[in-house]
This record gives sequence, structure tokens and C-alpha cells, in this order.
Amino acid sequence: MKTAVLTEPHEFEIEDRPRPSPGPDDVLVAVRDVGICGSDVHYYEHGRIGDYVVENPLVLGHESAGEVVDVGENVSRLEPGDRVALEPGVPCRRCAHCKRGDYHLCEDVEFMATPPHDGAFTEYVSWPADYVYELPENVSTTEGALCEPLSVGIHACRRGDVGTGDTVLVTGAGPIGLMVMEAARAAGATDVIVTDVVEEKLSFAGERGADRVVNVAEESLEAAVDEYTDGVGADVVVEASGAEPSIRSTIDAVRRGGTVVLVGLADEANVPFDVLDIIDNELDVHGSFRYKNTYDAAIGLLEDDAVDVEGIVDFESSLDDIDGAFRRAMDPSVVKGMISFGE
Ligand SMILES: NC(=O)C1=CN([C@@H]2O[C@H](COP(=O)(O)OP(=O)(O)OC[C@H]3O[C@@H](n4cnc5c(N)ncnc54)[C@H](O)[C@@H]3O)[C@@H](O)[C@H]2O)C=CC1
Ligand SMILES: CC(=O)[C@H](N)C(=O)O
Repeated sequence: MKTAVLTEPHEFEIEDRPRPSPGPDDVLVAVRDVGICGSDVHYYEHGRIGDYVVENPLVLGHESAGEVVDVGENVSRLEPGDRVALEPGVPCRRCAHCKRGDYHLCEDVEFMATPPHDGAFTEYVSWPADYVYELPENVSTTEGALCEPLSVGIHACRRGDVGTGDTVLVTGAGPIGLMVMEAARAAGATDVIVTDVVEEKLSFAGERGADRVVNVAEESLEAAVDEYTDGVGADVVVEASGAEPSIRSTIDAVRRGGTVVLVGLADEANVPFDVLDIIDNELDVHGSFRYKNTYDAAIGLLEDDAVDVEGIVDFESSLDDIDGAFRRAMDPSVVKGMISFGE
């Protein structure tokens, strides 16, 4: 099977690898669509993300969907022909975090495309059936692949307890910020304010229904939010840029008693916060890491047309042109590129 392997930064090789056979609890999936995530691009450019270093050739891609072609002997829930989305993290199921139900915090999770675990830029993937979700007829495999970033958005909104009538500020209009906006709307938020520093990203967020967009390179965020909320502040702020000034600004834009959810991964680990602001204003500040139990919800929202994920896709490329696709994905005005394997 054709497989794109990152051999060193900026270098993919297309290799012919043997097609895996599914283990007793696995399904073999013919991959149809894989999204290019910012983390894939980061590995492509730098060969590492923090402590995760690409020491051996690595298959990237963790936003994937396809069609089941074979199932292991213990699998009865899925059968060849089913179109499916693959949840990319498989936890150990035995540790304290898994047993508490926080399987996304498992320290032994095998997460696709995080070294040393291979991902889905390959024609076939064998994956534990428990982390494979059937797609309804009206949900495409492109949408199935994008259940992954949508899951990040759903989990962030759950962490922020976003509810009916809320005003939500989303900082950063990349794919994650846009998925947070979709999930917040679906959770009942009536007002969504979106920030960025790239004008095209803001126009796009506006076209997708942001009630107010703020270019924080040109406008004061605090003033814009004050004006929009009559001086109250946002009920929930979801930080989805990872930019240090944006992370700092979250506690100035949230209302007293409100919630800040930090999703964006800062390059700089030490971001100063005035803790007295957090205490006096009784803020809840939550981290949000990946997701748990979100795939059924994501698929349900897509089936009901309650969210739009396909609209964020700028381009689709073939596996043979993965290098060109990654170079295109590095353009700051591009939101989402996909590798499509065709039917
Ligand atoms: N916690 C988690 O589980 C996850 C975290 N992430 C992180 O979330 C962040 C967002 O991911 P993507 O959307 O894929 O990244 P992205 O890089 O495509 O989008 C970030 C956006 O923030 C904008 N931005 C830059 N500086 C800004 C500022 N000062 N204020 C507002 N916006 C600003 C950029 O122009 C860009 O549009 C990244 O840091 C990523 O590493 C991504 C997935 C999961
Ligand atoms: C941080 C990422 O972008 C990635 N989706 C991951 O969960 O590792």
C-alpha cells in the first residue's frame, strides 16, 4: 500500500508498505480522506513539537475517515462496506485516568502521528474497532475526518459549559477556532465574537456566522468586547490561537464569574496572569486537551446538519502530491487542506 512517510523535515517519501491485517478486535479501513492539521505541518517544518521529536520516519495524519474492508474475528458492530471515522487516540484502558473515564488523559495513549506512532497518510489503517465510528448516509468521509478538529471544539465547549444564550469569545480563527464556533452555536450560544490577526481569516469567520470579528492587531479586544456586551464581558472565552498576547487577554475579556478555556498551545510556556483578577472576578480557568466521548456527538451534529465542517476546506490533494499540499497548507490564509484518496 502507498504510504507517505516523513523522513526528515520538509521531506516526504512515498513508500510501498505491506497492507496490515486486522487483529481480532480491529478493523481494516481503506482510508478515503485525511485532514492536514497544524501539528502535521509543525512536524513537517520542524521535525518536532516540544518533547515529541520525529526520530524515525513517521507517517503523519490523524484526522481520518474511510471504508471498512475487513474486520477481526471479535468485531460484530462493523462490517466491510461501512463508512467510518477513526478516533486517533487509543488509550491503555488500565491506568487511573482511563478508569476515571478521562481516557484522553491516558499517559500511554497511542495517538496517530505523534511520535513514535504512525498516522493515516497511507492507503490502509488497521485500528481497534472501539475507536471506529460508523458514518450515517448523509455524512461524507471528509466530514468524518473533520470529526477530529470538531471534537476539539466540542470538548472545549463542554469544558467551558457553554450554554443557551451565552456570548462566547473565540480567540483565533484557524480550524480549531472555527470548530469551537460551530460547537458553541450547537450548544446554544447566541453570540460569538471571533478574533484573529489575519484579515482573510476574520472575513471567513464573518461569512461563517461570527456576530463580531475583531482584528486584534488593529483594535483593542477589551474595548470591542465591552462595547458588544455593554461592559459585562463574554460568558466564556475559548483561546484557540496559542499566541501569548491572546492568552493573556482572555481574563480581561471574560465577564466576572465567567469561564476561560485554554486550547491553543503556547510556544512560550510562561504566560503571566494577574491571579488577583482571577480570584476577585471568580473566574474558572480550564485547560482543554484533545477530547473524550465526542465522536458520537460530532457525528450526530453532522447528521442533523447542526454544524458545518466541510466549508472550512480550502483544497484537496492526492497522496502523491502530499509535499505540495503541505507547502500550500503553510500559507497563513489557508484554513484546511485535505488529502483525498478518491473512492
Ligand atoms: N488543546 C488541544 O487539545 C489542541 C490544541 N491545539 C492548538 O490550538 C491552536 C489552534 O489550532 P489551529 O486552529 O489548528 O491553528 P492555526 O495556527 O491554524 O490557527 C491559529 C489562528 O490564530 C491566529 N492568531 C495568531 N495570533 C493571534 C492573536 N494574537 N490573536 C488572535 N488570533 C491570533 C492565527 O492567525 C491563526 O488564524 C494551536 O495552538 C494548536 O496547537 C490544536 C488541537 C488540539
Ligand atoms: C496538538 C494537535 O494539534 C494534535 N491535534 C494533537 O492532539 O496532538
